[in-house]
Amino acid sequence: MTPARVIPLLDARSRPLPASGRQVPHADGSLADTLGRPLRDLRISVTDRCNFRCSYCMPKQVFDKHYEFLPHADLLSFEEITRVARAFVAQGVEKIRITGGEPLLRRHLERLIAQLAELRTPDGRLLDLTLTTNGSLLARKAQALKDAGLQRITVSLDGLDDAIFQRMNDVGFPVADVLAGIEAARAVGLGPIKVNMVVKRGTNDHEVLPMARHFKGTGVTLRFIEFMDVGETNDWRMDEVLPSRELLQRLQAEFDLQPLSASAPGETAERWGHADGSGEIGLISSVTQAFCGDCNRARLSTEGRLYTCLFATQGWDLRHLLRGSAVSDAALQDAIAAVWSQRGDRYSQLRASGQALPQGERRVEMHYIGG
Ligand SMILES: Nc1nc2c(ncn2[C@@H]2O[C@H](COP(=O)(O)OP(=O)(O)OP(=O)(O)O)[C@@H](O)[C@H]2O)c(=O)[nH]1
Ligand SMILES: C[S@@+](CC[C@H](N)C(=O)[O-])C[C@H]1O[C@@H](n2cnc3c(N)ncnc32)[C@H](O)[C@@H]1O
Ligand code: SF4
Ligand code: SF4
Repeated sequence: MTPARVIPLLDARSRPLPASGRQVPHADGSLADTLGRPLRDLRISVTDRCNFRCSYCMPKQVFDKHYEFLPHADLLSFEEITRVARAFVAQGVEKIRITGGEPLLRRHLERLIAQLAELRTPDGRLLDLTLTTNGSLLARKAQALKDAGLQRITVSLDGLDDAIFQRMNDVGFPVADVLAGIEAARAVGLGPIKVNMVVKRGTNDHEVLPMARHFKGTGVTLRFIEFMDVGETNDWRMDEVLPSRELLQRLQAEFDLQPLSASAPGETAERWGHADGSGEIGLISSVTQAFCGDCNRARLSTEGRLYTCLFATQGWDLRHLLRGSAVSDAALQDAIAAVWSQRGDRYSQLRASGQALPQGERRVEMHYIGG
């Protein structure tokens, strides 16, 4: 029996693309949204499927029982993704992150990487082309990804203790195989490597110090992410969030850490360096220290919807535009500019300051919109 789709991922009322209005440029002359934020970062979800069931993202009790994954025909093809990406790059995007779901589950992904690696900014620069993965297939795919033109990689790992990690991924996946994937990425020269650890108080917070010890001096940057209230299915509770300030105190009890300046405008992580020069760690504090103020990120979902916030309820249907009557590249760029120039999203900031949030509509899920 086909399970009922209880998660209305595809909001039937996708937003109609706005007519292009007056565009107020960013200080450097590029496209800006209503809060003056430029468009620099495009995150592309290439599949809504995943071989993990992380409790904070695709909880098993929901996703194994009640969820149908998107049919292949609904997914953007690599050619369509590349075309959309080219239009974004023409509008100011300098960084592209491939994500999902688990992006390495998408067949022949290296072909897409190769196409995206060909793109250049209007003034001829290479893009920052990267990918986020759970690491499960990385050991066998690292070389092909590197050969295709991927520059660097971020691997998610929520602990070093197998029992705790398996409690987080909920499919019994072992730590050693993710570490082997990280090692393979390093061996083929995919770098710098970052490791993302979502911290849930009471579940894996005792892994914070072992993880920090493990990666210190390895050249890998470990980043701790506060458990976020993204989507509607992860049963988020504030008492399971370990605020970054508290986490930092735990780290500082053992390590001599000094604040570092941001490496790029709009960076998600606050950087801290080991005083002895043995690397850095990052704190991503989306819950307790919102960073909407300089958020320059757009997201393209698996089936071609454009989202301007991770906590959005609706997206703009670019696939419809792409597959409709022959749309020109200029029209695609105009559509992106029209959406971005009307953007005013600042969900985390509003939540943190107790202001009213959009009510009554489902927020999209992380595995679909792309983390
Ligand atoms: N609230 C919020 N969280 C975000 C946003 N972007 C990223 N995150 C969170 O930060 C985590 C890390 O982001 P990454 O995918 O590694 O991207 P990044 O920080 O841009 O990566 P680098 O370019 O390597 O610094 C994500 O998994 C999310 O949990 C955002 O726009 N809003
Ligand atoms: C949605 S995953 C997609 C890529 C890949 N499957 C992975 O896990 O790396 C991207 C990132 O989002 C993070 N993430 C997912 N749900 C989250 C949540 N509720 N709070 C904070 N981060 C979350 C994951 O830890 C991961 O680093
Ligand atoms: S965080 Fe990544 S690995 Fe975990 S369920 Fe979500 S998409 Fe899969
Ligand atoms: S909550 Fe929305 S606007 Fe704020 S940083 Fe995240 S994606 Fe950007």
